[in-house]
Amino acid sequence: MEVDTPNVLEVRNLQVNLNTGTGLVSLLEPVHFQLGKGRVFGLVGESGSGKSITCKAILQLLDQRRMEVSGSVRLNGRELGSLSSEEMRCIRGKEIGCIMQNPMNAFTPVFTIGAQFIETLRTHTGLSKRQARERATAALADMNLPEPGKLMRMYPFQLSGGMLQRVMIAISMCLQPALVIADEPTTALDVVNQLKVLRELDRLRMEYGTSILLVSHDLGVISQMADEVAVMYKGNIVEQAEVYELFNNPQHKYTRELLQARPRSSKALSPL
Ligand SMILES: Nc1ncnc2c1ncn2[C@@H]1O[C@H](COP(=O)(O)OP(=O)(O)OP(=O)(O)O)[C@@H](O)[C@H]1O
Repeated sequence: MEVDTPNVLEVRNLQVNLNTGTGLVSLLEPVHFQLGKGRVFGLVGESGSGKSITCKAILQLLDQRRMEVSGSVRLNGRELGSLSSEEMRCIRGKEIGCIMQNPMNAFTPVFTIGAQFIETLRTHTGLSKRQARERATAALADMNLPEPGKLMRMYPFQLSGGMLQRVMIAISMCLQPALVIADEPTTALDVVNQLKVLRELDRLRMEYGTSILLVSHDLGVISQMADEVAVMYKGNIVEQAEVYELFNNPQHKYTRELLQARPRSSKALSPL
């Protein structure tokens, strides 16, 4: 018997307008997509096409005084638009993990990695300080980060971007959110660290069934990671398909241009 599994994320008619003071400018035309459990949905497109605006609208992180957001975002069937900002704060982190392009922004510079990891775990779980410390140290070790005990005592500026990204993934491993939004998680990294971060993201999906919304302008990254892809252009999704379909049989002119503009090294669909 086929079991009807609801989508983890359902985005319907999500639209964003910027209020300029003299009128409204559309930043995101109504977009629709959905994401099943353990699936990776790639958002691809050139700079300024609306990928980050889409993520921030889902997370309700846009400045409400300047941006008008409409449409529906459902997480496991629950409408996020009707939640209070306090409820949304709980959802971010616990139910939706965020991994952003510049991981330094996700950490407070004056507290150690350990203090911030423990605080995050304790905010979202009933763990004692000691239990949270043990969980955090184990998660860092699991992320193949060297000397996790020492790392817990270090400050964010003492870690590389790739290490900070893996700390963010370690936090998600502990909290096991239903959805992780990863906005250009590897853009600022060298090739070796890119691969490590992508591997760990993939493990998050495989081991915990986490669904991942993966934003990248890099088609190589998308081809390795995503099950389904939406191509964004000027605030619209112009094409959406399963990853092999999109790469082998692109329908939209812009998608074909994007594929042709790929550097040669990312043309091969290399497995992780
Ligand atoms: N805070 C903001 N205020 C005004 N306009 C903004 C703001 N953030 C983004 N925009 C505009 O919204 C549009 C979409 O931007 P967005 O950041 O979503 O692009 P993107 O596809 O994520 O690009 P990138 O890959 O460079 O991050 C752009 O025209 C951008 O200038």
